[in-house]
Amino acid sequence: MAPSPSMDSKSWDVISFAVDKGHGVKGLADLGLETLPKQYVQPPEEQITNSTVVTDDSIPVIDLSNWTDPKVAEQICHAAEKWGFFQIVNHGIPIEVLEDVKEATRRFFDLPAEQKNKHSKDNSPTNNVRYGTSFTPKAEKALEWKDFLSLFYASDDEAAAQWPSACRNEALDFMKKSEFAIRRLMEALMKGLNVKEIDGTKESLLMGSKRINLNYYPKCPEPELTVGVGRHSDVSTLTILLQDDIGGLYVKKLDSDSWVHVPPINGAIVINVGDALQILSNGRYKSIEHRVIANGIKNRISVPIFVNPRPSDAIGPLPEVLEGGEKPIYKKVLYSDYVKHFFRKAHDGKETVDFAKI
Ligand SMILES: CC(C)(COP(=O)(O)OP(=O)(O)OC[C@H]1O[C@@H](n2cnc3c(N)ncnc32)[C@H](O)[C@@H]1OP(=O)(O)O)[C@@H](O)C(=O)NCCC(=O)NCCSC(=O)/C=C/c1ccc(O)c(O)c1
Ligand SMILES: O=C(O)CCC(=O)C(=O)O
Ligand SMILES: [Fe+2]
Repeated sequence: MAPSPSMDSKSWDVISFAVDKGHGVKGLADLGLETLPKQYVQPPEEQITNSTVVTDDSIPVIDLSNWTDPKVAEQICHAAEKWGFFQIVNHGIPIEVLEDVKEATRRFFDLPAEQKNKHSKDNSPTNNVRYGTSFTPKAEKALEWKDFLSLFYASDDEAAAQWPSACRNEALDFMKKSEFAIRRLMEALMKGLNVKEIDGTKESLLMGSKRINLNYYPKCPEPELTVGVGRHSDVSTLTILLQDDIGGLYVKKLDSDSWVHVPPINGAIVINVGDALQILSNGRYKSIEHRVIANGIKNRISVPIFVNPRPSDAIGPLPEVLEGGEKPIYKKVLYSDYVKHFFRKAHDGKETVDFAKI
């Protein structure tokens, strides 16, 4: 039966429509549903209205105009230790590049479902391009109100051949134009760990592979009952996140049960430490839980670049970090095993990193 706005989700197959046929939550939103389908209702403890949100504190905003100032490196390391999250301004990525990739994201998600679904796990000719909805629908008890296109970068030629033309050039440009900032951030962070030089081995561990996701969070009926993205930490070394001006990303404060909002700042980029860097730094830099609320009034987009080790790298605490006799708290794990473990289960806060705990 074709769905209509007044229908309740018992009388038609929401999963078949949104997940299997590729309409996504954008398809559900476009129907003008008045109630949230039950498949999206999160347990009360995951609904963000039931958490403590504090407004008297916020993640640092770091001005990168003067890269060479040692104080800037100190601010970066301090933010990575105490918050695991910060925003950067004057980072050198041109504003047009940011605007263009946001526009390209809207263009991709505005395509008809049949076109987007050519890139689904079942239909895509390559594993490097994946259109989907929620996070891992098969493993989730309740779905998340988000559609995504995930693009793993293998080479320019591969991207030219496989990435969807609606967003390919803009996504690639954002990845390339952020390289300088990523390297400077890594250099600062390595200085804080007593790593003098990023040689070939470190280069691979810190930034050997990249994935860019285009996230689309359409307007949602009864948004307080669901989430855009559930509590999780990223599996990357660093994530470079572009968000639009809607807001809705919340970050957990270290050693507390409170959450703080990440306010959109025009032209700024959000940076967060991922699990791989937490492991490499033996827990010095923190990969912090975060989540995104659903919005009842507006559509929202975000574009994270996940900077990662290579899948074939073994990750564990760096020798420089353990030099002074510090005890390793993580063992060496193959990065592709770590990522598979992450993708196999629903978002579950900080549980993934236990996979690497000694
Ligand atoms: C990721 C792996 C290990 C998967 O390999 P493979 O064994 O071929 O598994 P697969 O059959 O393609 O996928 C396994 C499951 O993971 C899920 N999955 C795979 N890729 C993705 C993706 N990009 N987005 C969401 N789920 C995915 C699927 O749901 C699969 O489950 P199912 O559909 O079979 O039930 C492989 O592709 C690889 O080595 N890739 C290179 C390294 C890499 O990409 N690392 C990830 C870096 S960080 C990163 O990608 C972060 C993503 C993310 C997304 C949404 C969030 O909300 C979020 O917080 C984070
Ligand atoms: O949309 C956002 O602001 C964050 C998304 C996110 O956490 C992710 O894709 O890993
Ligand atoms: Fe994330």
